Amino acid sequence: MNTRHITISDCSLRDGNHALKHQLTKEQISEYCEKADHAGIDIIEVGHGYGLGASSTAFGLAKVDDETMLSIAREKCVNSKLGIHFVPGVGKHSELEMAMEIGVDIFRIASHCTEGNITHRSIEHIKKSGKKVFGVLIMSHMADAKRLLKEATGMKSAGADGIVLMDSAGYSTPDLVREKISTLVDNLGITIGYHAHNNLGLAVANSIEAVESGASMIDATIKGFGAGSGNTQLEAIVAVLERYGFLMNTKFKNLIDLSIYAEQNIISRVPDIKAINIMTGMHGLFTGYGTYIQKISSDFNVDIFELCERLASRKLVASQEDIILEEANKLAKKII
Ligand SMILES: C[C@H](O)CC(=O)C(=O)O
Repeated sequence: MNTRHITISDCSLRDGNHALKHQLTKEQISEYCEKADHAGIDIIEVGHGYGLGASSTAFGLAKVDDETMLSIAREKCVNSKLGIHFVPGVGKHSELEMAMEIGVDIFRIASHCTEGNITHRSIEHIKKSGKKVFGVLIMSHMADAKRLLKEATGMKSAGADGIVLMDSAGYSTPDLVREKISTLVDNLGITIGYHAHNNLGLAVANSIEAVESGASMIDATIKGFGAGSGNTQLEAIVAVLERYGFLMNTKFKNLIDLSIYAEQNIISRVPDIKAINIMTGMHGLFTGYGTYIQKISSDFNVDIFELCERLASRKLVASQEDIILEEANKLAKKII
């Protein structure tokens, strides 16, 4: 019998916002938060898909501004903690201040997996304000366990209460998850979380592997609703963890209404795994790039698999759409 407690962090209203091109409405945020709170979800993350302060022509304009989204969610999160995702440089310090004033409980400060030092100032500041703060390493497949530990150690020294690894490309397999999560668990002595994407159909399996390797916080979304082929399905991970005997504040049976509500009122397209999602996953490309790569390969009339290979060799990270254009153009002109 497992006696470990697993914290469920529901990012349907943040990662799911990618799937809606950041067009979540006030009503959807309010209704979902109320139901998720009743269902016993520990943390409800809310905001633009790319995080606080990201609403822009570059990242996509959100329907509802950050302050309004967070204020609505704050009112409905009675027992659940309210969380935000923040990438320094995408969002500004003043936006963190605004989130603190509204009463956000959980601050997740993120960077590309090799650039953890850019998060330190924000982590230190939030920690001093007495809030819970996590360091988040995005695109974690692009660094080995030793490098992730170095970045995570820096975040811990800055004051992080925990570290979350994001498999932003849905590239990882359970063996990789095991090695990376257990390295962090064995060496850091703070909460370790895991955030999966389902490009290779492994999000639930990888999340289970993360828990078995010592992670105690799992990100999940209702019906797997998120960027690209989506995330770890909340209902499925809770059902499996329950069967394994892990302790959680929510139960599968509490999620049935939430799942039906989201399917009928929020989810425009239940995520599936298209060939393009597998292609970006195999090549370790940010899962949110799938639709864009498909469009550009068609606009330039180039082979999509070859384009993905070129992008992988450029070690593309998030927010580098210009390189997709550049490589498609070169491929069309047969420039190596
Ligand atoms: C900004 C990204 O959408 C964060 C995330 O969920 C991921 O990298 O995965």
